[in-house]
Amino acid sequence: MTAINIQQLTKDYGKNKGIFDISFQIEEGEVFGFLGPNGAGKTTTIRHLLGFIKPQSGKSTILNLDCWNQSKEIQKHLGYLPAEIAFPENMTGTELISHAAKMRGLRDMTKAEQLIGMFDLDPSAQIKRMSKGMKQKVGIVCAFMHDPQILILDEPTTGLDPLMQSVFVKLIHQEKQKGKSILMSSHLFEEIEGTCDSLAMIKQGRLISVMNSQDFKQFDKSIFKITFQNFQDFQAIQKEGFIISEIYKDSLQVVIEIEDLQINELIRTLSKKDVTSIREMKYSLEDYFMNFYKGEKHNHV
Ligand SMILES: Nc1ncnc2c1ncn2[C@@H]1O[C@H](COP(=O)(O)OP(=O)(O)OP(=O)(O)O)[C@@H](O)[C@H]1O
Repeated sequence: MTAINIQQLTKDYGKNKGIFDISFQIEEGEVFGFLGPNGAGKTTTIRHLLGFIKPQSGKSTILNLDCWNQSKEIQKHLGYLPAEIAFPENMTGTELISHAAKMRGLRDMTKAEQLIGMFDLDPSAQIKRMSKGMKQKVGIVCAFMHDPQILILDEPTTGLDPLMQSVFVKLIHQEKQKGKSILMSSHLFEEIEGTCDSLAMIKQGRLISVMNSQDFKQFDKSIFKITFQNFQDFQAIQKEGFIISEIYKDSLQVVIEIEDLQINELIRTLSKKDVTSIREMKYSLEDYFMNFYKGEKHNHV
């Protein structure tokens, strides 16, 4: 079953701001990354899913329930972590977690306690005295503690240190194994590459790319920076039919992009030349993303 379905969703704030004709689906058990630069429309899309915004046109559903008309019913199955958490400051973390549990009618706090341990959180502090990362951890506990079927996480690792980011990635893998459907907006490409089955990229309110795990395989691509000992070999490599993305004449260096299957061909060719050094740079989703936003080539979709 489709867990989240967004169909031609549009909210025009004027001056080309808002979201326009957004469509994508997230299946049950799928982890879906939502990537885009600041102001691209990620939060606006997510706020529609939460039932906070009425669509101008198009619609979105979660578990076949309409996000605008049936948001109360959806809430029972949903965990939400907002990008900017506005907590009541005069509470401790423990009070807030208990309050959130009570609002949901949740009595079993086993999962909340597990999450507190996993993220090494001391929730007894006053929220107003908590660091950004601590508040984020409280938000994570509140989003996951009732074991929801659907999770919507807006920039979930904001404020978390690298160790805690890796704990978070572990949590996402655990939830995925349990069959949860997760929508996660992020700027952290490694996180998306390492956790998501599919992703959508949004720019200026419009989807520019939707990829599934098959498309991810295109990133089984490597980039090598090769330095030659002499000008002849440096010139000759440029005529061998490889994709050369950069040339540095002064240092006799070229940057070659190859599919992983071409590696033997490259080694054979280089074995006949005088090479000073070979340095591998993995072609990552980040390269793809940055190139896309710079409007450069590498459009693999
Ligand atoms: N209520 C509103 N009225 C007018 N414009 C709005 C409103 N809400 C959002 N916008 C504009 O819509 C665009 C999309 O904003 P949105 O917050 O969805 O982006 P985002 O991708 O979540 O960005 P960020 O990564 O910075 O959080 C922005 O230009 C924003 O200024």
